[in-house]
Amino acid sequence: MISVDEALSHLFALVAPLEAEEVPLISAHGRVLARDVSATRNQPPFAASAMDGYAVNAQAIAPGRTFDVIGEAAAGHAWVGTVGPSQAVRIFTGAPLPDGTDHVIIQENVTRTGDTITLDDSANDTAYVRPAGADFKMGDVIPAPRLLTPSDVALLASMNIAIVPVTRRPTVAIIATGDELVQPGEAPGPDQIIASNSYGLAALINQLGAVPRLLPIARDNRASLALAFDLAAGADLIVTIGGASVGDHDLVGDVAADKGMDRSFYKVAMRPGKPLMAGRLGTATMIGLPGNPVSAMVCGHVFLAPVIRKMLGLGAHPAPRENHPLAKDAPANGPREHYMRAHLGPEGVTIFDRQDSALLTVLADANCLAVRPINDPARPSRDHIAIIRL
Ligand SMILES: Nc1nc2c(c(=O)[nH]1)N[C@H]1C(S)=C(S)[C@@H](COP(=O)(O)OP(=O)(O)OC[C@H]3O[C@@H](n4cnc5c(N)ncnc54)[C@H](O)[C@@H]3O)O[C@H]1N2
Ligand code: MOO
Repeated sequence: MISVDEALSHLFALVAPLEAEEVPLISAHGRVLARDVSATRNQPPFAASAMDGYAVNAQAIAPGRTFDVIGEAAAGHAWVGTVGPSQAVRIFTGAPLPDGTDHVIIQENVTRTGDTITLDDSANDTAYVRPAGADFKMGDVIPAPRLLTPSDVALLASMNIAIVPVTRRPTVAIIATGDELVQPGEAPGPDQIIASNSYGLAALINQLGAVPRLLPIARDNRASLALAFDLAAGADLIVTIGGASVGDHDLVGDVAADKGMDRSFYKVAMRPGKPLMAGRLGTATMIGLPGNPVSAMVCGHVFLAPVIRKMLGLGAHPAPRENHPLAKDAPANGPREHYMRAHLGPEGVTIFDRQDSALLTVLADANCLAVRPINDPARPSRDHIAIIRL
């Protein structure tokens, strides 16, 4: 059996970043910027007032001074002309500063009588002027790759970048396998259960910025599995669930081989997730996940997520880990790296007692996976432990 790190390197070798495509700005959130983009203008494009008040020349300011108000500048309506030393222009937030002015006295600090203002003793020292290009200048770059946040979308808009180059979202075909499975909402027979992890994985895939394609459940026979692989044609990634172990009905590896899968590895020294397989199938990468619901989801976080991030152009990195103190003693670990459902709170990491890989309730209560290295000894509370956030 290979280690988790080795399995990840094999998986990274199977995938490459996808090509770029262009999307309208409104669809750019959550996408990965594929190329550097640069601002097509300065922002603000002119020195702008940051307050409502009166634009004057700073040299002329003194307590009790009076100024003639000779015009008005509002956002979108510049006052054109030159302001003299004893003159002022009524100005509003966002308006261009008229020539001859470099300071805005806020309206709270003046007394206005007709078209004359008189400065109070407290006339502000702060200029309340946003210099041209204070936010960004023409040619300033947003470097790729970058997972675009709502703030990035606002910045791109401000830079007047209406069409954004992003990495194409990978399509991920999901094949649940098993005679015992029915879809959520259907009526299961007495020996059947509901397909669950296909839906959990679809949600995870969506969250990662890829496009899940949920295929019909494949039954535990070669013809049905072969048909499912055919239906997956065109996907960038094919993810099967179940049928990966050593039982008589575990046919995924065989049928994938019949379909020409070039296997890269099978079985990883981890818990849960041991019977993981992966390889190249035509133009797609195939990842065969174990069927136990928690095993499939854990492999989703540990393997599928980093693979999808690499395809999106975000680099080849394992799921990020953090170190936190244990809130409770942890038992010794065995010969496989153990990803244990746990809860990280203000008091530290509490590893749950029940770790059977069929228990989705325990997974749903977890907000992290505590990672126990191979043969890690028992750990007392307050020892630090690595976690992966869920
Ligand atoms: N003799 C051995 N038996 C098993 C071994 C082993 O090493 N030797 N490994 C065990 C481990 S570890 C795992 S994990 C499972 C994985 O087996 P499969 O990948 O072949 O999964 P299945 O047998 O098809 O299913 C296991 C379990 O999960 C349920 N299941 C499957 N798909 C779904 C789904 N989409 N949604 C919800 N539940 C699903 C299925 O009904 C089974 O209960 O093998 C152990 N056995
Ligand atoms: O590896 Mo299985 O995935 O332990 O439940």
